[in-house]
Parts: sequence; C-alpha cells; structure tokens
Amino acid sequence: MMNNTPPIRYQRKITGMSAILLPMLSSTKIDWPGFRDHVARTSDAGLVPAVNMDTGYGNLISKEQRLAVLKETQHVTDGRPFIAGAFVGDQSGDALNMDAYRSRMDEIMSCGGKPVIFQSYGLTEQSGDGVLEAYSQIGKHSGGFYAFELGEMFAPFGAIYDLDVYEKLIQIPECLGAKHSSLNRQLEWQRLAIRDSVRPDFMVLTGNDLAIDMVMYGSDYLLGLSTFAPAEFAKRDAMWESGDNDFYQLNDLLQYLGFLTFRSPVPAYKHNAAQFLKARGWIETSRTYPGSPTRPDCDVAILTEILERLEA
Ligand SMILES: CC(=O)N[C@H]1[C@H]([C@H](O)[C@H](O)CO)O[C@](O)(C(=O)O)C[C@@H]1O
Repeated sequence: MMNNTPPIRYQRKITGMSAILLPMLSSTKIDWPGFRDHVARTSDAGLVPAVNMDTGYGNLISKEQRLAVLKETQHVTDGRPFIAGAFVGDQSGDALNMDAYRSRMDEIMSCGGKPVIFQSYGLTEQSGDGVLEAYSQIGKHSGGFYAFELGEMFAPFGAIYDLDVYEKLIQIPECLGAKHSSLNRQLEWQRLAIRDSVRPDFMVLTGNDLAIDMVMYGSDYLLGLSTFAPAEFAKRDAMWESGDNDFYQLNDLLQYLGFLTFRSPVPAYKHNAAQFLKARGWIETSRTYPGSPTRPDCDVAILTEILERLEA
C-alpha cells in the first residue's frame, strides 16, 4: 500500500446522489415533462435526486422557477428522498445572511426535501469557529442537512475547510454528510480517515467527477456526471456491492464520459448533459439556461459513440 492511500473497501453499499439537469425548451421555458421524467428515472434507479444544484442552474434561475422545481420534485418523488441546493448569493465582505439560508431551507423542507448548503462569502470569510457556529445554527433549523465544500477554482466564495474544522463540522448531529469538491484525492482520503474515526455513519460525498472510483475507498457521491446516466451509475454501484468485476469496465467508460464532459471550461458540462440526454431521446432540446457556457456541436458525435457503448 502506498503512503496514506486508504484500503479499498470491497463490496460496500454505495449511496448515490445525482444532481439533476434542468432541461430547457427555450431560453425562458423549462421542459417540465423532461424534468419530471428525469427525476423519476433517477429515483427509480435508486439514486437520490438533487435538484436546484449547479446542474439545475440553481444560482441562475428565478425564485418562481426554483419553487416550481421543488414542487414538481415533491410530486414525482412522492415520499422517496430528495435533496436540493440552498444557494445564497452575496458579495465578498458581506456578513453571513442566516435569514436567507433559513428561508432557502424552509422552501426545501416544506416540500419534503433535505437542503444542501451552498457556501457563500458570508459563510466562508469567517473564522473556523464562526463557520462551525453557522453550521450548528443551520443544523438546529433543519431536520438534517448536507454541507458542501467547494474549491475556489469553482467559485470564489468556496472554501475547503481545515481538517480541524472538518472534524468538528461532521460531529454536528444534523449534518448528515458533506459533498467534497476539491478534485483532490488526498484531501478526500483525509476526510474519509476522520469520518471513520469520529463518525462512521457520516457520508463523505465525492463531488469529483474526475475520480468517480472514490467510492471504492469509502466515499459516497453527489455528482453532476451521474445525471447523464443514472441507471448505469446504479448498475455500477450494484456491481461493486455484489463483488462483480465488471464494475471496473463500466466505471472506466463512465469516467471517460466524465473526462470529456468536465473538461475546461467546466461549467459547459451542462450543455454536454443536455446534448447527451437529447441523444438518449429523453429531452426535447440541448439548450442551456441563458448565461451558461456551451460546447461545440461536434461533441454530439463523440457523446453518441459513448452512449452506444453504454447501451451495448
Ligand atoms: C467537480 C465538482 O464539484 N463537480 C460538481 C459541480 C461543481 O461543484 C459546480 O459546477 C461548481 O460550480 O456541481 C454539480 O454539478 C452540481 O452541484 O450540480 C455536481 C458536480 O459533481
């Protein structure tokens, strides 16, 4: 075993959470049938749908759209679990806007979902103690929530916490798990070691679309990539649990899809997702929300080839 590389945990049960693409009919119209079908498909596959995340343009859509997404999701999931992004937009230098977090959480909880707390300047520009106090207030307000560490390369308000902060964060009883998006295996492995020692039931949710095999080491996942192929992700996870070596080949193909679609500029992965779901016949158009970057049309041919291999 290499230094600090954790052991592989064969045949563990993996929990998959999948950030749902918000499909568009035009720049202003959401493809609601396409959205509902995709939430149902994800939940039916055994993954937990995550709505109003980045993949759902959570920081771009209007309040009406955000609430409609929650209502539709509540209806489709019909008592099965779902989670939703709680995003609070602010500026560097702003104080923590706890009222805004509370009202985002209320919107989600009133529809039966659990919130995923997006970071904000007001949250991350505090001392470690301030950050922990904020999460503990969030915990008291929620009946259970997920934290989200986001590298600064993704968002200027993001932060990867010091390990001592992380160790205390994961002991907040209402904090059920935390998505880790640093794209760094070492940092995630450190989190797994802390989790194992202080709170084994806590979920380290990998957000690393470039290392989806982190599940072999004990991570669960909350990915954008799985929205391209929820059933195939569920199949891969089931193979791991049953000890089926075909896991590796399916994982490799899904990872190839991840490297292609999460290439620079990363936010354009949402256009690839729409191209892919359209190629699957699942949504009407490959349009993205206004302001979201796009990929060239020639990506469709490569995506279609991957799709053929996935469906073979
Ligand atoms: C590497 C990584 O973190 N990828 C994740 C991205 C980024 O966090 C986000 O694009 C940053 O803005 O967000 C998601 O798509 C999402 O929330 O829907 C999930 C995806 O797995």
